[in-house]
Amino acid sequence: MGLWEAFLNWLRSLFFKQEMELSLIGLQNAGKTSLVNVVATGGYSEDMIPTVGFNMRKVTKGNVTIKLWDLGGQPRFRSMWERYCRAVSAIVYVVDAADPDNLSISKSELHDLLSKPSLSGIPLLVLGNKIDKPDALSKAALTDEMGLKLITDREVCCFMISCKNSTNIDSVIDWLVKHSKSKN
Ligand SMILES: Nc1nc2c(ncn2[C@@H]2O[C@H](COP(=O)(O)OP(=O)(O)OP(=O)(O)O)[C@@H](O)[C@H]2O)c(=O)[nH]1
Ligand SMILES: [Mg+2]
Repeated sequence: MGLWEAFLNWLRSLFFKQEMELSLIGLQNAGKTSLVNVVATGGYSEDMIPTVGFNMRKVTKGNVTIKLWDLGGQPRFRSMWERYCRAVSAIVYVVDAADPDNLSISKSELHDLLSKPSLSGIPLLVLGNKIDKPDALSKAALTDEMGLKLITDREVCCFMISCKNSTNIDSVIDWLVKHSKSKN
């Protein structure tokens, strides 16, 4: 980036605040609340309480304010996922990449959600979490197991991350910021 372009970007950032709203979806224990914590403060804890219903959190990154809906992943909360995805700029779907027993249910919940007409076209970011664990899947295997190639009606992106070690969290934030919208 040239000096002049960098200067213009800086000037733009002073006047044009960006904002975005997104929903964090995925089965219980996938690491959604851990991701919110690591994005917001960099903090990580093994001792997490399962999310009951949902939590809303606002995080500011540069000139972008991100409103995050962190939803509970237990079966009794899944029927409300769609409602919290309707108005968002992106759906972030978190998968435990080191838990092969839950992959097929995670896949079917994802494809179920995306089949809702109210959510058509909303960009999807799939995050394979817990890659610090030795038995975690590769990105290619996760893409395959989750049937991500079958999703052709929207933008789909996938990153492998670890909330525990903060691996690839910067790529996640970059992707989110790129998908924010101008406020004015
Ligand atoms: N090894 C490892 N464990 C993780 C990672 N991210 C989260 N965990 C652990 O996974 C467990 C569940 O994390 P949560 O963030 O509560 O999961 P959740 O998706 O919010 O779960 P619900 O709120 O029930 O839907 C916790 O014990 C976390 O410490 C990671 O990157 N690596
Ligand atoms: Mg949670």
